[in-house]
Amino acid sequence: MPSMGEIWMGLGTLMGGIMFIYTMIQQFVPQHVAGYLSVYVYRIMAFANPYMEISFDEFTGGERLKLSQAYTAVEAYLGPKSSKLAKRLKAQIVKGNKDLAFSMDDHEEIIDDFEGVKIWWYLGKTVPETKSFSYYPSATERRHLRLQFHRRHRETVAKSYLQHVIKEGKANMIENRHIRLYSNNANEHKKTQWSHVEFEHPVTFDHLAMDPAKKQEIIDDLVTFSMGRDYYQKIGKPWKRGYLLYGPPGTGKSSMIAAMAMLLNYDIYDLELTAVKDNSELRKLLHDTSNKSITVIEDVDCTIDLTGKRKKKKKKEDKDEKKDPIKEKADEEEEESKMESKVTLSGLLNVIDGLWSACGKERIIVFTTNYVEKLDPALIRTGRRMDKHIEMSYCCFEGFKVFAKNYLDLESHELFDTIRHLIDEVKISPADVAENLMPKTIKRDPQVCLRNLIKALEKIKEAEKLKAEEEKAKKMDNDSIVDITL
Ligand SMILES: Nc1ncnc2c1ncn2[C@@H]1O[C@H](COP(=O)(O)OP(=O)(O)OP(=O)(O)O)[C@@H](O)[C@H]1O
Ligand SMILES: [Mg+2]
Repeated sequence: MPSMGEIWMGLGTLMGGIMFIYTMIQQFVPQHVAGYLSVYVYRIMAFANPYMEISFDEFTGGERLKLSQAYTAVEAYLGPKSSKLAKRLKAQIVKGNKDLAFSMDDHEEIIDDFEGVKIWWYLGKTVPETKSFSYYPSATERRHLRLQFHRRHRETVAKSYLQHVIKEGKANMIENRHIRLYSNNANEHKKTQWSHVEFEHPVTFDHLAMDPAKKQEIIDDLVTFSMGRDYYQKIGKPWKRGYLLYGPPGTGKSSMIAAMAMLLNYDIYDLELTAVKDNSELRKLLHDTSNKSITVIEDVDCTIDLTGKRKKKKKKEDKDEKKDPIKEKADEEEEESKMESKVTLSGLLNVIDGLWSACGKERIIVFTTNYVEKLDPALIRTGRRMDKHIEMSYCCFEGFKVFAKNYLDLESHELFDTIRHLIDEVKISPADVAENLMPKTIKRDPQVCLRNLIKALEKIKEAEKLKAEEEKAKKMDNDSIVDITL
């Protein structure tokens, strides 16, 4: 079977010959005859080259380049074929696999066969000219995959073959999928865009220390959502779900998001709102997220001026009062730095509603906050934007048992009872339990770790007791003042 390159060479020679003869004839015939002849010459050339081609570019878009989904699917389809058929291969170590992964090298060609139709695939590369010299490969290299086929197979290729390629490619992608963590950063045009790293967080729901019934409820909710394609279609609702995770620091909100991504095999888009210039940039960013993803806005109460209007109003009211000019300037600067990102609450709500109702499937959005009471009710209204509110709380005994099993391989121990009594009495975050249970020596003596935790719990208990006494005393003082004034 000749390669497409060889076919092109043959066709090139043939067409070169036709053009040569045509140019020679042109010199001896009148101009109108030459014009008449040219029509036939081009018809013969089209007949002599019966091959058609379709290209898939690696990136689409202008300034804001996006990896083309079609290209990625085709690449995934060709992957296994390339390792069998290509003569020049690129080898890579893929995380999570012990074997090397092979793919077609640049400017290499392979031939595919579909229902008896021969299709030639070629991987091309273009490097835009730059004035500066660099030893490193250019970051602006653009690849394209081109398929060529005989025009009599146009229908088969356009209708059946390409569908088959995309379907198989997507299936291969799911099989070899690695979770990606995207974050939004400013590019050279000062516009924020997504960049990603491979997500290798080891946490799963098994590692999460929390009430087992609550944990199971969340897992069931997520799994039901991910399998709900037909259901969402039937009820005519966009296939999306919003979660609000709230609770004190160190109670596992971020860990829970990682566990969600690991459970569902979804990418994470960690949206830093303060880096987003305005609402229109926010809209673009959210439109650029992919299906099967979790978009996360951490500490939503701190990253967006939810009470902007009220603050401005207050400022006006304060104007009449005399203020220290230095302090006033400092306050203004602080206010301005906060306003650098012009993303507003209504902008955020519009984007969420707009994006989710208009496009995209299988998308989750998660907000986290330490202060749920600070959030505007419009943002967290259940049934609309935030379907499920999850409280992440202080560590309970069941949570401690998860740590004891994971950190110390312990399912029971004589000190468990002491810990049960203490942990039910005091407020300790799972992060602090984890820190205290962590072995501090290579010997990893469980007894020592449990005792460390008991010490920490007793210390907290003592501090809480002191605080309660102080508050009681303060209250008694206040009451006695009231009595005197009465
Ligand atoms: N419920 C939990 N189960 C298991 N580990 C936890 C849990 N909560 C906290 N941890 C441990 O504490 C560390 C910090 O937790 P994490 O960042 O998830 O807390 P957070 O609630 O997001 O805190 P913050 O409000 O400060 O963002 C984690 O790396 C993990 O080791
Ligand atoms: Mg967090």
